[in-house]
Amino acid sequence: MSSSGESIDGGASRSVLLSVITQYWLPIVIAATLGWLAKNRFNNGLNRYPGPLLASITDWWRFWDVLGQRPEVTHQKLHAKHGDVVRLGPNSLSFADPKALKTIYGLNKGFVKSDFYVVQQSVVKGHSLASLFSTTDNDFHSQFRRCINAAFSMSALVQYEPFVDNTTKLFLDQTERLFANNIDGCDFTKWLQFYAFDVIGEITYSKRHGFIEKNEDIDGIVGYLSKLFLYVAPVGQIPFLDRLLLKNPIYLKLSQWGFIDSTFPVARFARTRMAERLGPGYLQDPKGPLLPVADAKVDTKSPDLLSKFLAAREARPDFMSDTLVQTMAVSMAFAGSETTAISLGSVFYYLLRNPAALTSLREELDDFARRGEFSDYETGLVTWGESQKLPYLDACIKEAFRMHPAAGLPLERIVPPQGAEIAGHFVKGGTIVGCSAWIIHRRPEIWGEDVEAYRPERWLVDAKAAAGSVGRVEQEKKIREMNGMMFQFGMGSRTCIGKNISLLEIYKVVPSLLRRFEIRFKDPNEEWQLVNAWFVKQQNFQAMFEPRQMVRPEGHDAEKKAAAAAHA
Ligand code: HEM
Repeated sequence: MSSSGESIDGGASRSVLLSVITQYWLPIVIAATLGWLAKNRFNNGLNRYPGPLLASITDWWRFWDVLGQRPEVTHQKLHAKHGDVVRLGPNSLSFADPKALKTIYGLNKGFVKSDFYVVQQSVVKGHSLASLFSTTDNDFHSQFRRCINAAFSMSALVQYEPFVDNTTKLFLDQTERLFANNIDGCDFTKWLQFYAFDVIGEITYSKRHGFIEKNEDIDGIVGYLSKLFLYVAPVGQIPFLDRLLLKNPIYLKLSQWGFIDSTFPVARFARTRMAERLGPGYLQDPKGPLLPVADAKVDTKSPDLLSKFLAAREARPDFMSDTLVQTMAVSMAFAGSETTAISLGSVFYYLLRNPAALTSLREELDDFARRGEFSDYETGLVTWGESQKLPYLDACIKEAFRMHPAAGLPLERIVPPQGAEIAGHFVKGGTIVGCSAWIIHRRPEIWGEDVEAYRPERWLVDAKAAAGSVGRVEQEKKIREMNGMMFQFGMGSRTCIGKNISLLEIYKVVPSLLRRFEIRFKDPNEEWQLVNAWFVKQQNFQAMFEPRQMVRPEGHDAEKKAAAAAHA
C-alpha cells in the first residue's frame, strides 16, 4: 500500500475515534472513573478490611475527614465499630492492636515514613529540606541521627537545665505580673506555647526569642505554625496536592531564581537567630549554600544545642553540612514547641477538671516543701532531681499524656516491598500502615476498663491492694507494661529525639507553677475546643491565677535540709 493510502487510512481512523469520543465522552469518563475506583477498592487486597466505603475508593474521604479537624474521634469510632484493623484509604490501614507497634515501628523492620512527612518539609530558597523528622530515607536518617544523638542524651540534659531555669523563673514572674488576680484571665494554651518556644530558643541558641518578655507572638511564628499544621494535616492525606500548592514546581523555580521568597517563616526565623548568634561569619552569597554558613571559628564549647550541632559538623564534615545544622535548628522550633505546649496544657486541664487529683498533687508538693526537700523557697522553681522524687506528679503527667497525646493522626509508615505480618495480618508491600496514640492509649486490656477517666492512681502501686489479692509484683508488672505501650513520643528508630528535653520542661514547670499559684478555670462550665491539625491543639482554655503563699520547711531539721539543698 502507498504511503498516501496509509495516511488516508490513519486520518480516517483518527476522525472515527474522535467522533466516538465526542459522542460518548460522558459514558467513557464514567467508565474510566468507575474502573479507577474499582481498582482502588481492590488495591493490594485491602478490600478484605472494613471501613467506610468511600475511604476504600478514594483518599478524598480522609482528606475531608482531617479537614473537619477531629479525625482522632472518627478513628476511635471506626475502631470501636470495625475492630482492630480499619481501612482509612485505598492504600491505607490503621491498626489498633498494640502488637502492631513492634512490627511497624521496630528497629530494622524496613518500614519507611510515608509522603505525609514530605509535605512537612520546609522550603528554603525554593528547595525542600528533608529534616531528621521529615526524611523518608532510612539510611540518611540513621546517619543523621547518629551525628546528633549525643546532644539529646540524658547526660546532655543536665547542661540544659540552667537554660530551662532561666526561662521558667521568668515565666513564673511574668505569670504573676500579667495574670495574677487579672479578671480577664489568661489564654493558657497560648501562654504555654510562648513558654515552650522560649525554652527551646534558649536551649538551642542560648537566647530566648522574647515571647514571654513581650507576651507577644514574635514574628507571628506561633500563628504561622498553627496555620502550617492546618495545611499539612489534610494535604498530607493526598501528598500530591502539595506539589500543586506550596511545593508547586513553578513557584519553587521562581523562588530559586530569586523572583519571590518561598522560604518558610520558621526557617527565616531560625536563620535570623543564627545570624544573631554567629555574627558576620555567615554567608549571604546567593550562589552559596541554601542556608547561612556558620563561622568555622565559632565556639562549640557552649552547652547549647546549636554548639552541639556545630561540633557534629566538625566531627563529620563529610555528612553534617551547614544546611543540616540549620535544618536541625529549624526542627527544634518546628517539632518541640507546639507538642510540648499541648502536653503541658493537657496536664493542667485534667488537673483542673479533676479536683481530687489536684488536691493529692498539692498535698504531695506541700509535704515535700514542709520536709525542706526543695532547694528554692523564693521563686518556687523545682529542679529536675526534685521532680523525680514526686511519684504523684509523675502519675499526673503520664495520665495526661495518655489521655491527650499531642500527635493526633496515625504515624504513617510504608510496608517494605516483601510485605509484612502485622498483628496477625499479612499486608502487602507498599501499603501505608500506622497506629495512633489516641487509639492505643485507650485499650482497656492495657489501661483497664476506665480508659476514658483521668485517674493518675492507675500509674501507682495501690498499697492496700498490694497487701491483698493483687500483689505488688503483679501491679508493678502491669505498670511496666503500661509504660511500654505509651506511644505519645512514637517508637523505634524514629522515636522523638526531644523527649528528654520536653520532659525536663514539663516536670519542672508543672510543680513550679502549682507552688506559686492557685489556678482555676475562668469559667468551669466552658469546655475547651480541640483542633486536630496533626497535633491536637486546645483552644478556649482560659485560666485564672492567684498568687499562693509558698509552703515553707517546718521544724529545725527541715529548715537545715532546705538550706543545704539551696547551697548545693
Ligand atoms: C511533649 C512533647 C513532644 C511530643 C509529644 C513529641 C512527639 C513526637 C512524636 C510522636 C515523634 C515521632 C513522629 C513519627 O514517628 O512520626 C517525634 C519525633 C521527633 N521529635 Fe518530638 N515530641 C515532643 C517534643 C519534642 C521536642 C522538645 C523536640 C526538640 C527539642 C522534638 C523533636 C523531634 C524530632 C527532631 C523528631 C524526629 C525524630 C526522628 O525521626 O529521628 N520533639 N516527636
